[in-house]
Amino acid sequence: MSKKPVRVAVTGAAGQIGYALLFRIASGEMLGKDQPVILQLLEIPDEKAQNALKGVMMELEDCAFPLLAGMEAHSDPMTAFKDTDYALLVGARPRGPGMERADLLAANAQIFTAQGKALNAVASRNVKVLVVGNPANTNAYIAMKSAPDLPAKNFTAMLRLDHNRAASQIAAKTGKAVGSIKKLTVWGNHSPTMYADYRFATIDGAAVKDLINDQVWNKDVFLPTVGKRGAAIIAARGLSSAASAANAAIDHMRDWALGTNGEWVTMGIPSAGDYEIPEGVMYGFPVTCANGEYQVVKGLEVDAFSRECMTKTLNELLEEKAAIEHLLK
Ligand SMILES: NC(=O)C1=CN([C@@H]2O[C@H](COP(=O)(O)OP(=O)(O)OC[C@H]3O[C@@H](n4cnc5c(N)ncnc54)[C@H](O)[C@@H]3O)[C@@H](O)[C@H]2O)C=CC1
Ligand SMILES: O=C([O-])CC(=O)C(=O)O
Repeated sequence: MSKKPVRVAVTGAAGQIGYALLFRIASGEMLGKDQPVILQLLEIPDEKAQNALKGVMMELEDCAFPLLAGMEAHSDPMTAFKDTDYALLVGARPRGPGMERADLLAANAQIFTAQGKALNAVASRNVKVLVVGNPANTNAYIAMKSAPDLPAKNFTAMLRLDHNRAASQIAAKTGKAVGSIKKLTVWGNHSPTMYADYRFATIDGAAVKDLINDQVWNKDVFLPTVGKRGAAIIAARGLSSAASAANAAIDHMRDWALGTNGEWVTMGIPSAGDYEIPEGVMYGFPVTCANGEYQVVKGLEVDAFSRECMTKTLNELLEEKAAIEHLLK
């Protein structure tokens, strides 16, 4: 018997990432080739954006995806999130000319407060939320805090692009296949302060840190390359990463929903206090997923260099949190 369709809400659906994301969700790459989906698409109430969304929906129709059981266009999160099982919050306010970081945080705080409240009011009680729109960790924190009737653990931020970038850099450095890299993680904020950590990583059973054996490369090449990859792509493309971001969003949701078979992935999740990260901070951790739940990988050693890196990215998150806390009252 065929499965009952699930509802997937996507915000910023007419944007760059939306265009690289929706077709893959509708083709079953996110939730499985046997799982029908209903897409509930949200764009701003602006004629140009709504028209662009219509165009994307026409193209989705023209793909004749067998798993696409329905599709709706919305301009209000209260209708877009109705009964939704999955919510990918991609739409966010980009940084404009002369805008300071604090202005960006405040503009996005408004969006994610309203969207968190709407999820709280109308989404499925088991909704799985992934925030992609930047600053992703703090936006996810705001949405979570604005949805007190939903479990906090249902709110996550996207660190998977950083994870995938780190894996590719390690594959290039070692000459090994990217798919053979296990036990990699990225701690902290989706920003240049993130700490990509291959101390526990293995390739075909061998320790990556022994294969590389170069702490200078780690500190002076690997970490800055992964941390500044978003900016490097903007410099090269004139636009921020989109297909790779959509791909990471698919990876994140697929693994959360369908499981990782014991393998580690990185998710930004509200800290439960592990690794001395204060409770509630939306922080990248190594996790495994099974039965629709994630579990933090426990008991990893934190050496002095790692603690320094983990604290630096934590402090940035605490600063972002302090800058928006008054807006959550
Ligand atoms: N976490 C991550 O790893 C990554 C995050 N990003 C972030 O993802 C976000 C989206 O990127 P793009 O698709 O390239 O941007 P884009 O500008 O092409 O599209 C964003 C879309 O969101 C819509 N939007 C804005 N506010 C909205 C709201 N309140 N409700 C619904 N829709 C809204 C806009 O109308 C626009 O169509 C940006 O914040 C970007 O910085 C991008 C790459 C990686
Ligand atoms: O850097 C940006 O603006 C987009 C982004 O988050 C990334 O590519 O990691």
